[in-house]
Amino acid sequence: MSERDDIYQTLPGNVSDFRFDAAVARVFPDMIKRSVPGYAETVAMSGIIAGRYARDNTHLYDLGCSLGAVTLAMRHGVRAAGCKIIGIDNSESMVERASHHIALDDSSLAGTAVDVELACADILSYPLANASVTALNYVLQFISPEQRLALLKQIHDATIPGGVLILSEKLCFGDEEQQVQDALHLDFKRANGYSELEIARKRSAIENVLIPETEQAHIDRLYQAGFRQVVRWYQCFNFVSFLAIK
Ligand SMILES: Nc1ncnc2c1ncn2[C@@H]1O[C@H](C[S@+](CC[C@H]([NH3+])C(=O)[O-])CC(=O)[O-])[C@@H](O)[C@H]1O
Ligand SMILES: O=C(O)C(=O)Cc1ccccc1
Repeated sequence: MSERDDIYQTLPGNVSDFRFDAAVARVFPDMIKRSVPGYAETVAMSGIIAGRYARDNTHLYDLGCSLGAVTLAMRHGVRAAGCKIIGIDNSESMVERASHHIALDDSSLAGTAVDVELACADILSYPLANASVTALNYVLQFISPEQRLALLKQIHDATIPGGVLILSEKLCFGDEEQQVQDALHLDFKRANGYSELEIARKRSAIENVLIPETEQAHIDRLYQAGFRQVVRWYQCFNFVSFLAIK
């Protein structure tokens, strides 16, 4: 089991910009479960989606894989033959820990396991090809807005006809809905044991790092990248997940 996220309890003085460093990697499963409403569902359903959309002899990509939760869900959901899942993250601490999770899974699945490869790399420059399913599970929000369309185009171009992108993101809204969604998200964090101080510090740490956009901005960009159909399959408060189909 992962350790409890107490990063913003114990941090002294000024809060610096959020980074996916060793301290975050250590507590990551606890942090994301207590911070992102619907996280467990989007991970579990990526396995179901992979089951439907993965094709024989193709790649599945988990871009910004962190500890490999989506990689493993997809591995357990894939029914097609000869697939390879490639998990990519540019945080060394994340990839190192992910490799342990994959190794544990390897030993429980033995010979039946779908191949998994991990890479410590920037997803903006990683060559993608022959993709039937790609996941960007709460990752695009950390990419600078000017680079988002180019990344989605690369994913689209690397995807086979009928293949999909799973895109999960934090949303922002017009003023009135923003107030409602913010209040509910705050309540979610409080209910999960975060103090007002921890919530305030985390908010300031992610302010310039996690840049949410509106649902419409995401839908428009997915079509602009070339996807022919976009389905919003899940939303919990201010976190959403789309399925974009080529
Ligand atoms: N340019 C980049 N290149 C590679 N990785 C990156 C980049 N930018 C950020 N990351 C990586 O994207 C991940 C975002 S967390 C994803 C959760 C996971 N998908 C999950 O389903 O458990 C989401 C969150 O913490 O809210 C981190 O591991 C970063 O190192
Ligand atoms: O949006 C928030 O308030 C978060 O805390 C999201 C988050 C979750 C995990 C790492 C960084 C940001």
